[in-house]
Amino acid sequence: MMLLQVNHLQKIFQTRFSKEKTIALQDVNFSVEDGEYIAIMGESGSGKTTLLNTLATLDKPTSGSVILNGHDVTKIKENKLAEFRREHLGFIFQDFNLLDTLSVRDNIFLPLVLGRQKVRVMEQRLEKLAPKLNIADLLNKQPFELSGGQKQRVAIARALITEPELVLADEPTAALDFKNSESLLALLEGINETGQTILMVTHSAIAASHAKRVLFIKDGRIFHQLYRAKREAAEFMQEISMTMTNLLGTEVR
Ligand SMILES: Nc1ncnc2c1ncn2[C@@H]1O[C@H](COP(=O)(O)OP(=O)(O)OP(=O)(O)O)[C@@H](O)[C@H]1O
Repeated sequence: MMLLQVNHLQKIFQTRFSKEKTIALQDVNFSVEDGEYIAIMGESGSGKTTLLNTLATLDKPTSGSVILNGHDVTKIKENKLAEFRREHLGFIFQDFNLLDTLSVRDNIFLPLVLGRQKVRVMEQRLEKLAPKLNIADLLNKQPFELSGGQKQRVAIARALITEPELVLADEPTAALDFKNSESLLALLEGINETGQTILMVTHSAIAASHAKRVLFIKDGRIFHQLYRAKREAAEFMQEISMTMTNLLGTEVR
């Protein structure tokens, strides 16, 4: 089933007082099947964040459409956007975005509380998620008591607890060391294997190599894609790095 279709997406930034325009997205086209794990790669300034923000309905495109499950999310009214995001999308950010005044449990429950979900339902879902994410012992702690890796696993629980159609991740390993990055990437891969569709933006070839398909963006256009097929992440990473070097003319981290 087709979950997401991005058609002729264009985003032009223009400041109010200057005539200068920046074309952040020129003409972006791609689609995502239900159950895919997509990484979007590109160098700094290529339009990755702008694309992610548009898919997340945090920003409106200049033109084009983003069809999620048959509905154009770019047409959703301002006062319905928060509810739409809560019900259909999960977010994982590079800096975790946990609220320090709430316990880990309440951070995870937050999107469900806002959606007025029953306590029983919330607890049942958390009971299933917590052991998978290895956070069962952390639920009564405050975020500032956790390590970076633990914080990101809590953030993943918060993203998954609403059972979203699509999880959007923005450089989820950027603030983690190598070991924690590797285990987080393995975890995301496992979550995808259970059927969760994930779209991740990154400029790390290592992170991208854990996805099933990598889209390369340059100057606001998708210009190339690679499929992982049955390969190990390490082998796929070689091809991603080579693609970045050859086609973008940049060295990657
Ligand atoms: N709010 C804004 N106003 C004006 N220009 C912007 C705005 N946001 C982004 N841009 C410009 O749009 C282009 C794409 O930026 P974007 O942040 O999407 O790139 P990126 O690929 O995410 O880069 P990075 O990897 O450095 O985060 C850049 O030229 C940027 O300067």
